[in-house]
Amino acid sequence: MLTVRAPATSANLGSGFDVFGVALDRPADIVRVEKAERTTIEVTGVGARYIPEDPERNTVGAVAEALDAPAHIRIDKGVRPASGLGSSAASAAAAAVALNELYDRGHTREELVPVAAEGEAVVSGDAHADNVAPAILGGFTVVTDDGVTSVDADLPLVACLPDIVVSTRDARGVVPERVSMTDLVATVGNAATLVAGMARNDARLVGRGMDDPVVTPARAALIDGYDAVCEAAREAGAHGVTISGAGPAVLAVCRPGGRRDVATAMVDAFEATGTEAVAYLSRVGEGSTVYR
Ligand SMILES: Nc1ncnc2c1ncn2[C@@H]1O[C@H](COP(=O)(O)OP(=O)(O)O)[C@@H](O)[C@H]1O
Ligand SMILES: N[C@@H](CCOP(=O)(O)O)C(=O)O
Repeated sequence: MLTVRAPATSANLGSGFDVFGVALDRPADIVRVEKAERTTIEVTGVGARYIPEDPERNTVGAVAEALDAPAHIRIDKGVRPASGLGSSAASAAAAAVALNELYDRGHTREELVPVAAEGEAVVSGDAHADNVAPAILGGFTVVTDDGVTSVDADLPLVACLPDIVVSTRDARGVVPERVSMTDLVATVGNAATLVAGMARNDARLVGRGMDDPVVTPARAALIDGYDAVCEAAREAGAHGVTISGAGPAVLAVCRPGGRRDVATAMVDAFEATGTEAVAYLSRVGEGSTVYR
C-alpha cells in the first residue's frame, strides 16, 4: 500500500484564469492505493456523501484509467467538494503520484500534470490543469499548452470558505466568451505584475496583480456577499482579494503577521450576510507528498 497527501489549491488568482495556481499548506486529501484487478474507490471525510465512488465519475478513476493502473483507491477527503479549493484536483493529483509509484510507471511530476487533469475533465467538462499542477508540484504554477512552470513563492494567504456550494461546471458556464482589447491589455498587465510579485515574494505586487476585469465580475454574483467580503479583507489589511478557483472560497494575500485580522474580517462579513464561513490561515505550500 502507498499513501499520498495532496494539498488544496487556489486557481486563477484573478488575472490568470485557467493558467495560474498556488498550493496551500492546508487542508489536504489523503489517498491510499493498492494494486487490484479492477479499480474500486472508497471515499471518507469532508463531503464524502456528495462524491461518487463510481470510477467513471470520480476524478481518481480517470487517472487510474489514463495510467492503466487498476487499484483499490481509498480517499480521505480534507478538501470540501465544490469549494473552489481544488477538491476534485487534490484527489486526482494524489492518485496520479501514488499510482505512478505503485506501478513504477516512471513519469516525472511534470508529466503527471496532464494525466491528473484528465480527472478534472470528468467533473467540470474541461481538462484544466491549473489546480492539479500546484497540487502535484507545489508552489505557484503557470500552465499553458506547452507545459508547466513553477515558482517557489512564500506568501501569507487566507482562504475563506462560506457554507455554500458552487460547482465548477456551473461557474464555467458564466465566463464571457469574448473580451475587449481594453480588458485584454489590463489582464496581461495584471498577470505579468502577479508573476513578478511571486518571483520576488512581494505580497503587495501579487495583490495588485490579482485584479481581473473579465471572469471574476461575471462570477461574483454566484457568491452572496462577495463584494462585502472583499472590502472587509482589504480594510483589515489584505493586499489583494479574489475568488479562489471557481468559488465560493475567497482568497486573500496578506502582509506578514496580518492573516488573523483578515480571516476574522472575512468570516464576519460572510456571517453578516447570513452565511457561515471558515477561514484557513495558510501559506504557499508543498505539492504531493509520498508516504510508504
Ligand atoms: N475525488 C473527488 N473529490 C472531490 N470531488 C469529486 C471527486 N470526484 C468527483 N468529484 C465531484 O466533483 C465535484 C466537485 O468538483 P468541483 O466542482 O471542481 O469543485 P472543487 O472546486 O472543490 O474542485 C463534485 O460534484 C464531486 O462529486
Ligand atoms: N480555472 C478553473 C479553476 C477551478 O477551480 P476549482 O477549485 O473551483 O475547481 C475555473 O476557474 O473554472
